[in-house]
Amino acid sequence: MSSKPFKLLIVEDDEGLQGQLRWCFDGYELLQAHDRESALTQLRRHEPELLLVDLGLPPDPANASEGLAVLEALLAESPQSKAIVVTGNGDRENALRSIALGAYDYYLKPVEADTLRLIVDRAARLYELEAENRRLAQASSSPLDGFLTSNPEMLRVCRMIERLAPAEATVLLRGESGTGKEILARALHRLSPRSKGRFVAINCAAIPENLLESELFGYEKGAFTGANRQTIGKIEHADGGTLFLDEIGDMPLSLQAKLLRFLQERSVERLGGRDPIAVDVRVVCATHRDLGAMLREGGFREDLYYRIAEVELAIPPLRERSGDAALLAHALLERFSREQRKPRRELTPDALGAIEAYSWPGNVREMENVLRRAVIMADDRRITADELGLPTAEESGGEGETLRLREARDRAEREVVVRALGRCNGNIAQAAALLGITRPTLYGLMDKYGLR
Ligand SMILES: Nc1ncnc2c1ncn2[C@@H]1O[C@H](COP(=O)(O)OP(=O)(O)OP(=O)(O)O)[C@@H](O)[C@H]1O
Repeated sequence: MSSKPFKLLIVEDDEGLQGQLRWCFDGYELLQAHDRESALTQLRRHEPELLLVDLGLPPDPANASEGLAVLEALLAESPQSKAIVVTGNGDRENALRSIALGAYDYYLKPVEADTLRLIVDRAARLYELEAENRRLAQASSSPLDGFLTSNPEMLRVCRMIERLAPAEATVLLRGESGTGKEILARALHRLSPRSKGRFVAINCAAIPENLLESELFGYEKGAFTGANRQTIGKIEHADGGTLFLDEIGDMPLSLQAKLLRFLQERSVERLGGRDPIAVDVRVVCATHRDLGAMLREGGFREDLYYRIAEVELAIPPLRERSGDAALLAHALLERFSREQRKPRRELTPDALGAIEAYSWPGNVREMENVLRRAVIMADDRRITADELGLPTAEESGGEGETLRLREARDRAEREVVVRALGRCNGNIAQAAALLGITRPTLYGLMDKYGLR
């Protein structure tokens, strides 16, 4: 166990039993509560890792309903805590209901110190492993705040973002919808000297051509019918900050010319206005389109392209980021369980297999939608592939054929190691156990495939 003793909150209204329980848990820091209110107060004040909840609580100790409600309230506030319920012999049904609510285990009275101690020790060990998982996942996969990845290609993109942020260079982010282009654009802003200024985003594909011009450049009163008052455009609004032009590939040619003029002259003229207004913004653009092909076909101006893409970063789709799907699924599930104030959900092995095998055409946004819905809908703690609405791994089809044996073996070995690390949130001990190898062997493989 870790050097600091774990805190164990005992929720028990029977004083005799409280006293008896205290003797069982030498080495733990004990906290006591006798009803819902005192239990929640202790939980908020001390954040105990472990909970021991008697299901027979006032106002109706003969009935488990209050105990179950207390358990649910405690786990909603602290889903990572491990809860063990204690209940009367013969009350198996309520014990099982408490497991469905997210309790780690149950114990049927009469209390036998050694057995109960063993259950609590095991819960503590599991808590410790999960906490380490969370810590590792954060440390290894958050080079940028809130952006999760352990994929080497994506980590390279993150490092580029960190390096490019302080520079003034225009950056073009290219990738499929939902791959995280906007969060990366926000990171470029947040890590730049302009972070105190505004981050102003505009989606060029979502606004009709005639409105897009006035949205970007603003207008003077009377510039056109309905222009009742002077209005500042997005570009001016971003003065001192960053302007994010999403779906730049969808910008009409007429506006491309006007945007180019702004980038060359660093000033805008509002519609119906006479004087140019100097504006100091950094421009970041994104698109899911192949701008190279658009240049050849005349759909995008070459001179504008070179202005907006001083640096171009390709964001790989989720299906090409080995290990990321499982890693993101774990993190998103935890986030949505917390947001929905539900006990922490878990994915069954077939759900994880399905998540890894699915091609995620809508990328991380699609995964967010799938998991958010599953957390809302699932009755049980464990979420299956079926409840995610995904085809199982077998239904998604196998891999392509490879004929060179050594190459195929190496690729498969690397792939399996990456996936095991992803599945275990980077925890070496767990990944080694999952792979059925020792930790030194796993370290050796990680060196061999450059995965350290
Ligand atoms: N690596 C990641 N870690 C955590 N959340 C992510 C990650 N990538 C994307 N997301 C989340 O997925 C959603 C979609 O991301 P984002 O809007 O940045 O994608 P996009 O590429 O700009 O999509 P679009 O082109 O459709 O606008 C957001 O809610 C974002 O927070």
